[in-house]
Amino acid sequence: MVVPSSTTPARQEIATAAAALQLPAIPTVDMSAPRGLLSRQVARACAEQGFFRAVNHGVLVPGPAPAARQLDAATAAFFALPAHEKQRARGVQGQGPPSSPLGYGCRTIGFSGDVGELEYLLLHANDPAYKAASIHAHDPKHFSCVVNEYVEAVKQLACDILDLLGEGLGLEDPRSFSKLITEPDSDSLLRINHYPPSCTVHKLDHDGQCKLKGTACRAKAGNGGNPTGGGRIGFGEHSDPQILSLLRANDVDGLQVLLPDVNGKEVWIQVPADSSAFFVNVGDLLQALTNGKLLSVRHRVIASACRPRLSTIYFAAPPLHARISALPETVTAGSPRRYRSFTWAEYKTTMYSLRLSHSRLDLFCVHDDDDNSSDVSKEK
Ligand SMILES: C=C1C[C@]23C[C@@]1(O)CC[C@H]2[C@@]12CC[C@H](O)[C@@](C)(C(=O)O1)[C@H]2[C@@H]3C(=O)O
Ligand SMILES: O=C(O)CCC(=O)C(=O)O
Ligand SMILES: [Fe+2]
Repeated sequence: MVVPSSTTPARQEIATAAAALQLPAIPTVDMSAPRGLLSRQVARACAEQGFFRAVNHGVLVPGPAPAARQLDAATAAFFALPAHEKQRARGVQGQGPPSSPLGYGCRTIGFSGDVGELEYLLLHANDPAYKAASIHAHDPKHFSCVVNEYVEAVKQLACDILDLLGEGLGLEDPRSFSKLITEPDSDSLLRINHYPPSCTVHKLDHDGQCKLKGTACRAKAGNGGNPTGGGRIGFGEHSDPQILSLLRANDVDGLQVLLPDVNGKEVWIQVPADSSAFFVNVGDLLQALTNGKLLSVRHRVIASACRPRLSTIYFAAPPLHARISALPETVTAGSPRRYRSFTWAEYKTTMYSLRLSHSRLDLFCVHDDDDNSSDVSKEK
């Protein structure tokens, strides 16, 4: 159900204040709602905001040691290691098809000069053993198992959401989206981001490679009239390139999404932290597959809390060779094809040549002077 946030008084107060200021609300979807209603609500949130908070999703079920809790414990322990030990988990640039910066990273994001006040682990969902010996020297096998268990659980939730979207959009095959991410050679990633507290000075390195320092109240977002309110850029403005992203974080704020207000002006909206929820966002590929009906939302992290933020994001992606073209049902005379067909490998290569904030899907737009008059039947 798309409802105003309501699980805690603080969240309710924020929702009320936002409504009074006529700020856009973050939709909350109760995943235990009846299916017909649920599919319409998921589709609506993804079409209007490209983003929603999923509650009652059943993934973090209480138990002796659920994968999420074990993963959080293992990654928090890794980030607490001395800098030189973490450096052992650094990936090799150029490794992976086509080069993804897998492994440990600190401040540097991608290959084009972007930086943020964070450190992270980037893992391939199909290769949980990569760098496990450096990440969890004590028991690498256990670490890989925990990653694998978490990936399986979150992939299931991603498939459920994609199937709901397929149903909500009335697709001929409602499983068209989920099929892409369940291929054995899918290119999905798991990212764990660790943002140090911003109120104290932190030097996480000693060798000049990686310095995370408290520089609170100085940074401004490179975003025109959208300053960061005194916080530092943890992870700069961007859209996620894949199909769907599922984010879970501890109870520390920082995530913001760019949404239109009542006058259509885009404003940064703070997403109140909720460690029991998954935050779901549409990626560029899903926008392309739906011919722009679902929106790949722009988001960022502003680090201004006095406690570290730990977030874990599953990026559901298709295999590299998958061809991405708008599904035929989404292309009509009134809504002609917006993007040319491309493979995920081609998109990935393009995105790694660009800065984080680039609106890269625009490069794949079909131009007015391109002949797309008979497009409803083209490029299936
Ligand atoms: C600068 C970049 C980092 C990024 C690849 C890119 O060229 C543009 C997209 C970035 C992003 C955002 C979502 C994920 O965190 C990520 C792993 C992804 O697939 O695309 C990162 C990339 C990255 O950090 O390598
Ligand atoms: O760490 C977060 O909370 C969000 C980071 C993010 O957007 C990303 O890694 O793509
Ligand atoms: Fe992101």
